[in-house]
Amino acid sequence: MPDDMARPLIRERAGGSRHLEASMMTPSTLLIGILGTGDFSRSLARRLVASGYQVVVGSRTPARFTALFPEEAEVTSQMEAANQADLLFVAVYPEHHSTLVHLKPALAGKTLVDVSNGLQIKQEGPSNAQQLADLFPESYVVKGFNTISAWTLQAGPRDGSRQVFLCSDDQNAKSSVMQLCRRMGFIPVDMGLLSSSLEIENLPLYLFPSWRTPIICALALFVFFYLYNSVRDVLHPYVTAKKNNLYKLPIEIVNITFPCVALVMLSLVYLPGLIAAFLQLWWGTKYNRFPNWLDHWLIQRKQFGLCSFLCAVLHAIYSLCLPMRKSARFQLINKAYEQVNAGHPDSWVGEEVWRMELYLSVGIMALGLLSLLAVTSLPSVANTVNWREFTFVQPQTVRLQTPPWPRPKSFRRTPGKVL
Ligand SMILES: NC(=O)C1=CN([C@@H]2O[C@H](COP(=O)(O)OP(=O)(O)OC[C@H]3O[C@@H](n4cnc5c(N)ncnc54)[C@H](OP(=O)(O)O)[C@@H]3O)[C@@H](O)[C@H]2O)C=CC1
Ligand SMILES: [Cu+2]
Repeated sequence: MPDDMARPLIRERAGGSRHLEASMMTPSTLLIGILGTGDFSRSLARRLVASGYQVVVGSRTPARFTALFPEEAEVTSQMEAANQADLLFVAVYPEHHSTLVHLKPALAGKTLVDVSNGLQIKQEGPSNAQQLADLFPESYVVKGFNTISAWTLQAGPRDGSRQVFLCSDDQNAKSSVMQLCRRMGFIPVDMGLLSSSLEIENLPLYLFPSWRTPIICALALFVFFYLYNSVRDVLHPYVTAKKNNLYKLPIEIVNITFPCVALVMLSLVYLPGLIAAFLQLWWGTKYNRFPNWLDHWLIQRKQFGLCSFLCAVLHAIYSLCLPMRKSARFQLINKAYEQVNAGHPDSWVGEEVWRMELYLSVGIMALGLLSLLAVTSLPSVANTVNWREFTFVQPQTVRLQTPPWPRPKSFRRTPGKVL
């Protein structure tokens, strides 16, 4: 049905709005430079070209890397790129920033975006961006894009990490990078002056920042309840009645421990809200700052809730698998009975029960983790679907601002243009 496919879903209205949209889609004539030809540079060049920018890449050995870049991007020497571009990304490791000093005159008055990351968390400056600013005092350094991986740049900002944290001492330079960010489909987050660059550089180095406390909490609760339940259901019957319940350790005790942890974690989701409300009533105002510990706790409620949910899911899976274990036990006991009947009093069943319990608990754990993975990957899958195809209102279009730079009819490269 080629005709059906060619027809637009929404018929255009007579008058203005289409004209506005068309004008915003025209590629900007701002020439963006990238220094370096590594992974980051290649992905960035692709993204910039796809967003309608002219791109010039500066390399020490341009001939070697031309084939790796999109046709629309020009790969040339570092000096040439520095001369031509209006705004430059420095996609070079910070150790090599100093090798760029010969470009100083060409970069004077231009915006440099430092995308570098540190190797370890630094508590004290100077940050890479501040060092770059010291190297190029006549350029305007903006820190940003370091939290975006080369992969995300290439794939387009469809998954979760759409925020780009930016900071700079120069407001104009920062806002031009913010505009560029928006055009590439990312969400710029203004982090203030260049002194925040240390914080931005540290960001990708924190592993699951708001998950640490909830996970430690869940693990500690698990250990506590596991020990408590083992003492109650295994040790106590053994001491008082010489009853051997050791077989309960891998599955049954784990299964009654999960709901205990889930319930306590769930209460930890609601508790900070209650404490906050109580504090506000006590103070008689909502304009006081909460103590730091409460602030952190409030922020981590989602993670506490998800940990609680995980425990509940594992409990459900364990409970569903229990009948499986019962039937296996029944078969084993049957075998033992047959063996004893046949005159083999030293039956091997005890060992077999242990092995079965072990296999079952490992299997169930794997099943739980797999289902958790499936649940957590759902949002990314949902994000890759282009919802805009299904909705009539296109919020992106409404929010787009007019192109930041004037678009002369014939494009001319003006060397050394100041933004
Ligand atoms: N890869 C990623 O996902 C991300 C990377 N970053 C940051 O981007 C920057 C670049 O990373 P990436 O592209 O992965 O690194 P690569 O090692 O892939 O590329 C670095 C590039 O730097 C250029 N370069 C310039 N001068 C030198 C020199 N003296 N010695 C060595 N290389 C030099 C080289 O290009 P040429 O030979 O053409 O001059 C080289 O291709 C880093 O600061 C990194 O922290 C930030 C976020 C994500
Ligand atoms: Cu239950």
